Amino acid sequence: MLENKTIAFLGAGSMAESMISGVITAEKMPANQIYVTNKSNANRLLELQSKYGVNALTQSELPFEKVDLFILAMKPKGAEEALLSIKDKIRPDQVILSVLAGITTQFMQDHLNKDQQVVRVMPNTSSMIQESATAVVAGETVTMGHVKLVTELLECMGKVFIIEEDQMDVFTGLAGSGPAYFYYLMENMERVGAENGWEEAKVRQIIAQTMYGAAKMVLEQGEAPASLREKVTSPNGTTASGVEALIKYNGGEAIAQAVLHAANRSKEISKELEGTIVTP
Ligand SMILES: NC(=O)C1=CN([C@@H]2O[C@H](COP(=O)(O)OP(=O)(O)OC[C@H]3O[C@@H](n4cnc5c(N)ncnc54)[C@H](OP(=O)(O)O)[C@@H]3O)[C@@H](O)[C@H]2O)C=CC1
Ligand SMILES: O=C(O)[C@@H]1CCC=N1
Repeated sequence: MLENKTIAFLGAGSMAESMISGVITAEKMPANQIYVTNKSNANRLLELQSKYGVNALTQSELPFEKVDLFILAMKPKGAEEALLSIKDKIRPDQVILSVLAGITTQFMQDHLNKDQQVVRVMPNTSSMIQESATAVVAGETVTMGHVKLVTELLECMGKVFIIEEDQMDVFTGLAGSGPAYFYYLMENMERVGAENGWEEAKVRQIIAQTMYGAAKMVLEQGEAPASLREKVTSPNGTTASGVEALIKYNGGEAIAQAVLHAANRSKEISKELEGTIVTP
């Protein structure tokens, strides 16, 4: 389905680049069917054009009529301006896909024409290497065909999970922001390596391979993390001592709070943009 489609990114930052990279690597559609535009940074557009072969241009140059799917990839606070700027240039059958944290399908619908095809998604930056965990929420009037098209596109970037919109804030806390927690964990493990004389590049490889192996075990063995953890933990051994320290320093709660705070921030962004700020 994708091979004859044309997509346009409105926004050319980290997330747009990760998604472009995923689609190009998947070779499901030619680069010349991908348009990318941003607010003002012309150098960034040239960079994406030369790296991926996509068409980089200003929004006024965008061939709106031939685009099947517009991808909103600016900061959430820019959503309203962006939606209003395209509203009168698009047909209701063209799909507007948003990756913006906190921007609800209702918000999109309210700023577009009635029956506009809208989809809210939450990828992460691992889209770059086709390993995102991406959520999809279908807008109220979106057709199954359009959901299928969006799913096909997002599968170029990793695994896709169709969810209900009331699950999106927590999904964002888990998977949209999730890579950052794992990077933070790795940063701190690297720090210990460095303090103990390890060369940065080497210790980074060791930690990444360890994390990759652990994630792959969960995915491939169908076993719960708690049970896999038990298998690493010998009585009175090194792991038991390490895990005890995690418990002593409230590691589990810190991780849970990271997810909850991110989820809450997602909810808060929605409220702020509706004009009513809620306190967490
Ligand atoms: N980064 C991540 O891990 C993830 C991000 N997201 C969501 O993706 C969105 C983008 O994040 P990220 O890529 O990190 O942000 P960046 O700041 O890296 O990029 C934002 C981009 O939006 C462009 N922009 C701003 N206003 C407009 C506009 N009106 N029309 C078109 N383009 C515009 C900017 O252009 P210029 O530089 O010219 O101003 C820039 O290219 C956010 O809403 C975020 O919630 C979702 C999942 C993960
Ligand atoms: O930090 C953010 O708000 C975005 C959304 C999820 C990941 N990055």
